Amino acid sequence: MNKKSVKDIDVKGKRVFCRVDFNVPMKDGQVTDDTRIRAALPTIEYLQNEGAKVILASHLGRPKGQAVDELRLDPVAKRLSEHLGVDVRKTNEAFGPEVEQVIEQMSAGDVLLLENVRFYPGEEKNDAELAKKFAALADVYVNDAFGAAHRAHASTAGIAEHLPAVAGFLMEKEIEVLGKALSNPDRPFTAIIGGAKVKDKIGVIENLLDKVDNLIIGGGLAYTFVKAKGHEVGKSLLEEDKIDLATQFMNKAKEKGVNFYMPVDVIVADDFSNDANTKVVSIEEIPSDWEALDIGPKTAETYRDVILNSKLVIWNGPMGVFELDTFANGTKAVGQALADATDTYSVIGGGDSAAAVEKFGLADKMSHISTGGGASLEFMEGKELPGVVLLNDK
Ligand SMILES: Nc1ncnc2c1ncn2[C@@H]1O[C@H](COP(=O)(O)OP(=O)(O)OP(=O)(O)O)[C@@H](O)[C@H]1O
Ligand SMILES: O=C(O)[C@H](O)COP(=O)(O)O
Repeated sequence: MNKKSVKDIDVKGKRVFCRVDFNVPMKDGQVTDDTRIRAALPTIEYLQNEGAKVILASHLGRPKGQAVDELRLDPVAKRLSEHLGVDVRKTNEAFGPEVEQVIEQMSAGDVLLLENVRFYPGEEKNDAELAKKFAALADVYVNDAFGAAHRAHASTAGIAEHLPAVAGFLMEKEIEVLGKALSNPDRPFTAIIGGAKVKDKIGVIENLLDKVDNLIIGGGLAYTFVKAKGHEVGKSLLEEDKIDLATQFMNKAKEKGVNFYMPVDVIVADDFSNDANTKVVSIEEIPSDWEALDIGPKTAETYRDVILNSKLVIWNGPMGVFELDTFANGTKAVGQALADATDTYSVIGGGDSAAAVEKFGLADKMSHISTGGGASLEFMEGKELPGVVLLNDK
């Protein structure tokens, strides 16, 4: 990456405003998955060891510019304290006199977590005044919030205009891994695109078609392709207005010599539930009143072979409704193939695919699991990320 990182500047004794993505799942006031907190530890610990005063900022949820008690960051501060083995202070505001006073009392190596930055309407508007208020708290800005790097907000973008601005280690790693995959991939390079909607993946498919050797399609979005091939899809997910686009993608794959894989068999169900009646059918035989909720065993086997013969695989989006055990096998099979492909560099593009490998206990077998859902998707679309663009060049 051609952006400066924390290693390129002196942070000793400095007040460092470090934007992290602590937008973690919570239930009953408890953090239920702390992956994103753990992923930020290397940067935080580095800053502590270098003698910086570490001022952390994050959003949590979508409070729409006002304080929402359930979205306060206190449980996150608690979990972070446990990981760091030190007491992380937490303020009830993200700027202002109370915060300034706390920062004044900080010693080198202390860690402070500000309140949810989305409690202020200016955050998501990238308001210049709010960005200045954040900047006034610190001497240096570090952005380690890859998961929020696709958002041009006051704490992810605007603030970088007012302070020396560098990337944290997580940001650097994410950009490096995903960037290398897109610019200089080991081959054969395979992309596996699943999830619910074609609409959400158009940009990714378009961009990847120029780069990959194999494109594998699964999940709910596959049925628009099945329909484009001229087959009936019953009650399966279908985006009528994207059928032509699906055809274009398949034609483009052919023109470019990209091997295009879509399901040949599927699991259909008479109900969207674990207790539904199910059967395996070929894609030519989806019954009109059933819906396809997972890829079938033949498809999973083919996908496995492609994965095992790839040097690099990027995976975004589940193959079926993996949240329901009855329809989890296809997603699990893809995860297992990636785990078994020890010569293959596997990149999981965040969001639901990351949740899936976690659920199946395969997470530690993946080469890289992105902490960004939307951010990794936009990166894979080839878009510039506002949270990265404004960081200082090397
Ligand atoms: N055949 C299917 N029918 C209906 N829903 C499906 C099917 N296959 C997958 N899904 C659903 O798609 C959802 C995931 O879609 P989404 O597009 O959000 O995935 P994603 O790209 O991994 O998400 P993110 O944007 O968080 O990275 C899952 O909840 C899953 O149950
Ligand atoms: O969870 C995410 O993808 C990031 O934290 C960004 O959250 P947002 O979609 O609410 O901006």
